Amino acid sequence: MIGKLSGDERAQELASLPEWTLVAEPEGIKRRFTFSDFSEAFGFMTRVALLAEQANHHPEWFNVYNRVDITLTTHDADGLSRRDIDLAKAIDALLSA
Ligand SMILES: C[C@H](O)[C@H](O)[C@H]1CNC2=NC(N)=NC(=O)C2=N1
Repeated sequence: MIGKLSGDERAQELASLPEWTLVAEPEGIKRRFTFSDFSEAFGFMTRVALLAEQANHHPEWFNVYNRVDITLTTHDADGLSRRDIDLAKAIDALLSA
């Protein structure tokens, strides 16, 4: 059973994810990605989907045209867990891949 990060852990981990914003209700982290067109955005979403499946940890996301908003929260923990941090880092790594 995965647990929520403590306040200290959360602050420490978020320091390494400067592009992500802490959100509440549900507690999680959010980032907006903007691409050149829909095709680029959807290709990114496809790669994120494969990461999510590998991690068995899935994003809450919204896409319109070239914009993808991703929120990561852990439903089983009702808040932010290490799985969210790890997936956010893996997603950010796609941008430089
Ligand atoms: C049964 C399965 O392991 C769970 O439903 C997984 C799947 N993906 C998940 N994704 C997210 N974001 N939170 C979860 O708690 C979660 N749980």
